[in-house]
Amino acid sequence: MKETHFRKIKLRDADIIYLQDFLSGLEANAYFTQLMEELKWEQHYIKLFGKTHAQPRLTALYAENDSSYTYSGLTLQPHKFHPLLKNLTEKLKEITPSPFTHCLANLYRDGNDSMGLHSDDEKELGQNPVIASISLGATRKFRLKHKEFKDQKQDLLLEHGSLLLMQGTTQHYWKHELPRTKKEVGPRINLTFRNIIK
Ligand SMILES: O=C(O)CCC(=O)C(=O)O
Ligand SMILES: [Fe+2]
Repeated sequence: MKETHFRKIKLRDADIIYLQDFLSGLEANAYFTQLMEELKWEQHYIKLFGKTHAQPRLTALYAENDSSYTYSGLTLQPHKFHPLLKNLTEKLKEITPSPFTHCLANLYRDGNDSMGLHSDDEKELGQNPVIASISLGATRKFRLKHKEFKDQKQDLLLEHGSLLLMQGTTQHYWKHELPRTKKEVGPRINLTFRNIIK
């Protein structure tokens, strides 16, 4: 049997598991190359205080149905699941019984690309959502901050081929972000699988 390295992240009010080797190195390389080429990467813009800003990353939304997904004031219309994303939902079944209808793909082109502090707590995700986040490419720092207890923080390095599972009350009590970095880093793809309840 394949040996998997599960790490339970010990944080109050959270249920977070990190699997360093969800994908083997070779599998992860293949997914990275193909997804980079084949996903329909789009630049989106957000309005902040009346000013329009390009999001500091590219995104693509995929789903098994045609429900749109709204997050940080932006409604995205999904493309039909790419076969490789479908494969990954099958592989996730070995880890969690949670169904996943949608995959939000993010491409961080370099260290200037980032994602601001937020929780994945949109109404259509329901209570205590399970979010399965797969990382490919450059290792980047992922930071968690408790909403109430400001001294409660945790940095995690998300590695090529890894899976981060956030479940239980995590989104209720914690925010997370992917900060920019001045380090020279290559591109990174992150895939967050979510279950959208209609
Ligand atoms: O890139 C990451 O690891 C985080 C992505 C994320 O938080 C999201 O898509 O909601
Ligand atoms: Fe998130």
